[in-house]
Amino acid sequence: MTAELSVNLNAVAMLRNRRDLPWPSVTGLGRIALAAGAHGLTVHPRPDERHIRFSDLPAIRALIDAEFPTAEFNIEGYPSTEFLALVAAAKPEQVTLVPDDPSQPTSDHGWDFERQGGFLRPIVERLKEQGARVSLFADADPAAMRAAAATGCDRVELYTGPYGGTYDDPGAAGAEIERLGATADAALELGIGVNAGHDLTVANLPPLIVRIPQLAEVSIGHGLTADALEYGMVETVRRFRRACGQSV
Ligand SMILES: CC(=O)[C@@H](O)[C@H](O)COP(=O)(O)O
Ligand SMILES: NCC(=O)COP(=O)(O)O
Repeated sequence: MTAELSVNLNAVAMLRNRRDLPWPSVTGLGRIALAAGAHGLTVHPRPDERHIRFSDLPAIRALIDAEFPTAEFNIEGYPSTEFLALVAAAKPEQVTLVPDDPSQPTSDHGWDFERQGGFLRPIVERLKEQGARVSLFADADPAAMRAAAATGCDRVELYTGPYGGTYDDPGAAGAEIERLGATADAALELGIGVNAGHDLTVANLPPLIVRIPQLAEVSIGHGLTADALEYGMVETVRRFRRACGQSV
């Protein structure tokens, strides 16, 4: 009962973009994450490059190829012409298609497979021909999994935002887990693998994995970056105090 962890670097990129300086380094933090045992790195480039820049993609590809050849690169996003060209160049091991509108602050829903399946099917086929595993962002809806399977996807990524939003309401969390679990059951029954992501944390992951023991991968950015700041703050303040000439 273990899921692979893919570290999403969008939040690191957003911090970097506050200045015209190269830190925090997206590839540098990616290297630390992979050296610590993460299975892969996830990025979600958006058309305005407000966090991940298009130029980050070849740099992450080169990092994985040179130093972590068994790691996986997962690129998420809406399959626009521009996105598909980025993916063709970066050759990720996994592509996760997300129905994002460029004006959305973050991803907040999965595909409508009944309505958008015809649009997705040839794109899924093309990406698979390029050698990528294809995952589709999906709401917790067991009845939608048959239409998801008809697209030819390898996996779905369950959108866990509503579950993450129940962090202060254990009763509501139970209902969300059950919906996610039933959707995973339906997907697995149809031969589709199951990933999950959005607002996952150290606290809410374990019960999810108990309900979905076959969960293949979770991609985590916001909560993981928040923890990295919190748990790295003590040593960092010490380093800066030393730089101030204090003996620590
Ligand atoms: C699909 C998904 O849930 C993530 O890719 C999420 O959109 C991360 O991107 P941001 O952290 O930039 O919102
Ligand atoms: N696919 C979800 C993802 O990559 C990270 O989402 P979040 O942890 O930043 O909410």
